[in-house]
Amino acid sequence: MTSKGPEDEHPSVTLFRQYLRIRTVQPKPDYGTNPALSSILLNSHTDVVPVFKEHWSHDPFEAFKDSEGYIYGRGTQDMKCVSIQYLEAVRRLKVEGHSFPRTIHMTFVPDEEIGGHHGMELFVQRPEFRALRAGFALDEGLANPTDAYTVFYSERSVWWVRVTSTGRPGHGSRFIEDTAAEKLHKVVSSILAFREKERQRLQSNPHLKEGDVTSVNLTKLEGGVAYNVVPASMSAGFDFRVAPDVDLKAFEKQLHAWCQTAGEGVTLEFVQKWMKPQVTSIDDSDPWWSAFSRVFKDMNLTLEAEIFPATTDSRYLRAVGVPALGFSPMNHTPVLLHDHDERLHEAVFLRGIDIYTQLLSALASVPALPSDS
Ligand SMILES: CSCC[C@H](NC=O)C(=O)O
Ligand SMILES: [Zn+2]
Ligand SMILES: [Zn+2]
Repeated sequence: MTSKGPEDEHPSVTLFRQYLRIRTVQPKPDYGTNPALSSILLNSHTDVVPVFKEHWSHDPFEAFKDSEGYIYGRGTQDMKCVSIQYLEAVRRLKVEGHSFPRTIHMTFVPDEEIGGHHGMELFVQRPEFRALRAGFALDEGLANPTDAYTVFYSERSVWWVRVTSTGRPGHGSRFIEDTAAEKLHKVVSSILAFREKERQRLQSNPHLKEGDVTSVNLTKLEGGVAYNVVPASMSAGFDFRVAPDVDLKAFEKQLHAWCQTAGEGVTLEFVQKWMKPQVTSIDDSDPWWSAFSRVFKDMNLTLEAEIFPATTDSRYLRAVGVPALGFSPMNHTPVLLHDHDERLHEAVFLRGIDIYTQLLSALASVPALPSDS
C-alpha cells in the first residue's frame, strides 16, 4: 500500500505520523527542548469586546470574507488572529521537524478586555505559571497602516479615577453658594487643561508617539435628581493612561491637589490603578531583543518600537519579571480593534504566520543566559 497524500488522509493519522517522525530514541531521546533553559511564552487572550451590530457591514461573528480577501469579525485584530498564528507557526515548525533548545508554551487567557483581574493577574501568581519557567513572552500589539510593523516594549499605566464633589443643595432657581457642580467643574477644567497640554506636547514633537505622553478623557458624569433640585453630590469619571516615565507618586499628589484647589468636599477614588510600569529592553545588547529584531532585518521588514498606548496582559508578565514584547503582525492594516467593521486581510494574516515561524525559531534558540541559572 502506498501512503496517501495529506489531502485525503484523516487529520488524526497525519498527526500520528508527525509524532512518529520525532526521534525520541533512547538513550538520547530528542524531546526537542532543553528544560534547563527558561521557556518562551506565547500569550493571547480569548475574550473580545462587545459589538454594535447595526454599524457593521457584515455579521461580526460570521467571519465573512469579501471578494478581496478581507475577513470581517470581532477579534480579527484583537486578538484571535494572533492565537491562530501562534498555533499555525508551531504546527509548521513541528511538521518541518524543527526542535529548539527552549520550550515554547502557549497560553490562552480570559478576561483581558476587562482588566485581566480574574485572568492573567491571578495566573502569574500561581505555581502552574511558575512551573512554565517563562524567560520571555510575546503578547498582543496593534496594527500599523504603513509598510512597517510595530512592536511594543512597555505600556502606559491605566488609572480610572472617580472624582466626587459634594456641596450645598437647594432650589434650582436660586444662586446657591458652594455647589457640588461648581467644584466639580473646577476639577474637570484642571484635568482637561492638563489633557490639552499633553495633547499639544504630542502634536508639536514629531519624535513623540501616543504612548510617550499621558492621556486622559472625561468618560463619565453622574449626579442630579431633578432639573429644579441642586444636587448635594456629583461625580466625574476619568480614564488616565499614564506614560511610563511619569513619577506616579507625584502624579497622584497632583490629582489630589486639583481636588483640594476646587474646594471643600471634593474627593477622589481609584477604580483602576496600575502602579508597576515596566520597560522591556530594546537595547541591541539584550539577547531577546537582538533575536527578535534580527528576524525583521533578515526578512527585510521595517519594525517600529513604541509604548503601548492602552493596557494589555503584558503588564502582569513584566511585573513578575518576564520581559514581554507586544506584537501583532499586521502591517498595511488600519487600527480597528474595538471598532466597527474590525477586519484583517487574509494575506496579512498568512504573512504573520511566516513572521512568527521565524520569530519562534530565533527566540527558542537564544543560547543560555545568566538569568537561566
Ligand atoms: C483596566 S484594564 C482595561 C483593559 C483594556 N485593554 C484593552 O483594551 C484597556 O482599556 O486598555
Ligand atoms: Zn487585546
Ligand atoms: Zn482589546
